[in-house]
Amino acid sequence: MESQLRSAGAPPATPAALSDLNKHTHEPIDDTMAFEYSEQLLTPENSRSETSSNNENASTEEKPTVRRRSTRVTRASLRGEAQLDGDMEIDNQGTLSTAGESNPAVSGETLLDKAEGGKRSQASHLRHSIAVMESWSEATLAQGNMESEGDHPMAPDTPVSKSSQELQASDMSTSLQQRTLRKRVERILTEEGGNNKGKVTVTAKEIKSPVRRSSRLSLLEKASDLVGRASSVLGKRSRDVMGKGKELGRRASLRPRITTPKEEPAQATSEAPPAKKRRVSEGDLPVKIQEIQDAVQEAPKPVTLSKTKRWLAHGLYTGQEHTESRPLQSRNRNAKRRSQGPTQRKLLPMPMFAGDRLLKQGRDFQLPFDIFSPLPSGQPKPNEWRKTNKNVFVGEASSIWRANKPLELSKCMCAEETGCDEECQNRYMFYECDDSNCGVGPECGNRNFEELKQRTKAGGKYNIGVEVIKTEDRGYGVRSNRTFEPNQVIVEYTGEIITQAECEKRMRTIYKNNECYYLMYFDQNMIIDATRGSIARFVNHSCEPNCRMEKWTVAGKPRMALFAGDRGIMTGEELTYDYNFDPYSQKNVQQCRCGSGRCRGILGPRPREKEQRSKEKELRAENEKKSSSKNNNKKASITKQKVLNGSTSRVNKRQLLGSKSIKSGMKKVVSKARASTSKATTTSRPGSKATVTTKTSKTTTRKTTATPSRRQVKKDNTKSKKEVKLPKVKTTKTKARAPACARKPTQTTKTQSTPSTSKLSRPSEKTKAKILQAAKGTNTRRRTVKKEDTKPKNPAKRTSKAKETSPRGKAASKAAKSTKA
Ligand SMILES: C[S@@+](CC[C@H](N)C(=O)[O-])C[C@H]1O[C@@H](n2cnc3c(N)ncnc32)[C@H](O)[C@@H]1O
Repeated sequence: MESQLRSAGAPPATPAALSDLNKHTHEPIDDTMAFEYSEQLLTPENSRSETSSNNENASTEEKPTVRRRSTRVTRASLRGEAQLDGDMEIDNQGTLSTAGESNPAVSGETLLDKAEGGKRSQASHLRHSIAVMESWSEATLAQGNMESEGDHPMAPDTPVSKSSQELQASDMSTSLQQRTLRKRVERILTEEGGNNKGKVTVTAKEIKSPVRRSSRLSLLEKASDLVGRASSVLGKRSRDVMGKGKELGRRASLRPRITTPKEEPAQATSEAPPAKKRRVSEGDLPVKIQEIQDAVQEAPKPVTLSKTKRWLAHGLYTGQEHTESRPLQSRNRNAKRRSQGPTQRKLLPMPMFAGDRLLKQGRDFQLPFDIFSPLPSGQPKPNEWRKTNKNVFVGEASSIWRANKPLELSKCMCAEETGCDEECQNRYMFYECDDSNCGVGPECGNRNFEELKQRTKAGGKYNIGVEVIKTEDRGYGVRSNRTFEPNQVIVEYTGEIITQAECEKRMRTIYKNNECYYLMYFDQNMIIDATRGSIARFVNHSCEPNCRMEKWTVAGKPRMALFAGDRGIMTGEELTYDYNFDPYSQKNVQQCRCGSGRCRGILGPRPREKEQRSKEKELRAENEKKSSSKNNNKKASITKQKVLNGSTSRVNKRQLLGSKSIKSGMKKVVSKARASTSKATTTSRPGSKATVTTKTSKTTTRKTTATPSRRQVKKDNTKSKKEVKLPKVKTTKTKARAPACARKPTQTTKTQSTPSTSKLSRPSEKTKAKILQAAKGTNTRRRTVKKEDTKPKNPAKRTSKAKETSPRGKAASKAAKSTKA
């Protein structure tokens, strides 16, 4: 309607109206115009080509109405034009003749030829301008199309398919712009035609004026403006097509923006305005990625400078020099400083930089106490270790043990007030107290295995307290992961209890090729084989040990356990005890690698002890012969010998003593103790370490006595030593008993101060009373023996001279002589 009214009432074409062309072209193009450009002039072919494959249905549905409307508008506008001029051709579709599209120059001529004579001058101008304009626009657009083919920067940006994009790029750019220009020109002509209807003469004269040339130029300018306008109306894509030649340069200039982020703003402001953001299409991505990669490669790596702390320029600590070294405290250094000249605030150095210094330099520290510290996981584990935490009697061992089962238990005589302290008789005899033999109750201090049981029951690494380690040169070992008090029980030595015969059999067969043996004399000529046993089997030997192995009788059964030495055990210490290894053969001699200062060099007794041991062996052999001749009962003689040399159980000892008088029994056992004590004094060293040495020597003494008994058994078995490779039996059997010997001298110190009523001095009246009381009881002999035997409780306190001169030492030597006799 708007176009109809405008065409109907259009004024005739006048120069003034022509001059208004510029005004018209610069008018903002409203929606109606835009509609006209985009929809009105489209042919069915073009409209079809513009629709994408995606919205084809939608576009086909809308086409009829749009076409009808555009037809109506065009017809209305052309009707008014036809009324005026009758020179405009209208095709069947109502659109302008396509001749103009195919040949713009021809169409312009056609239009101008049909114009009236009054309008000829103006038409000629127009003809020229249109021809120039169209040829120029076509050339420009053709160039743009040529360039846009293949790499249209915005082509993949649209959601339209590729084919439709190409068509849009070509068709829209050409047809729309041409038609838009023509439409504008036609409209201007229409308007001018209307205005000039009554003023043809005037306008013709004016047109013939010299202004003609300038008007042509102005028309060219206007045409170029129109082209620019049209391109702005056509949209982004067309603008890109048209201005690609220019844009390429500008896009290239955008690249450095990524590479130099810091300098970019300055360059951007100086060279070109910031480019409008546009969507990144898929086609652009590879190019963009490549650009970014290039930029990253080209971009200089940022230099990371460590931030230096800036100290305050005001306040309490102002003026101090920042130094990472500790403040100079000594006088000399201060004097040196003073000599260097006046500095700032040297009088009272403030702890301004102390924290900084501490953070940078660090500080070593040590925990003030030893704490529970188990090894981290992933330690090497022994492969062939079958674990058992209880003694298992194998074969005849159980029947033998049952036959020799003690008929009576050691009755503890300790009072509740004192508890079972060091003077407890059961303790002396290595009998553990329990509710059946001790009435002290929880205050009893002689329940080591019970304590161990409770600890094991509670479980956990702390309660167990030991763990296997891999040593450098001694295979596996055992270390503590907590502290142990002096003489505290650590771990029980358990395994299979076997007879001698079984042991030798295993040595010939199963352990034939073994390098390590876990055999130890146990009790009643039986051996404990810890090949299948507890963790204690991994405890290594040391000539200067921190633990000792002891055999105790618990509820009538012998048990062995590792106890802490007199120094106690610290966290992380490797546990060791003295094997007192008796190799029996030079083949079995092993080099000791304990690393202690008093290392004997081999896993065996000291040379001097060895000599003593050999002498004792000879003596014992003589005694055996004598006793065997006197006593036809061989078994009885062997048992007696066992008791005398201390290698058998206390049960047998009691049995033997029971057959004789108490006094004679006491004499024999005590004489042995004295003899060992005298030996110990010869090897003891002054100082606290002497305790360990004395114990060791005593252990050795007992050990030597144990050897013949084993040999005796072998004789009984009629097997020679050469035939059977004897195990590297740890004579810890005797060693286990060594602490018993070691405790005896401790009492000696006490007895020395008290007057002795017999050959053996006694620690106190209390002990004396106990012994007398015990002599009346059922286990009189044992207790008496124990009392006699446990007197030298703390040999370390005694000097060798005192031992030699003491009445106890004399008695011991006499007893030894009598024993030998
Ligand atoms: C009862 S095992 C001890 C555990 C053994 N280290 C292991 O890996 O199974 C005894 C053997 O350990 C070795 N051994 C123990 N203490 C030693 C020491 N001080 N020097 C050298 N070897 C030692 C010897 O081979 C010995 O026969």
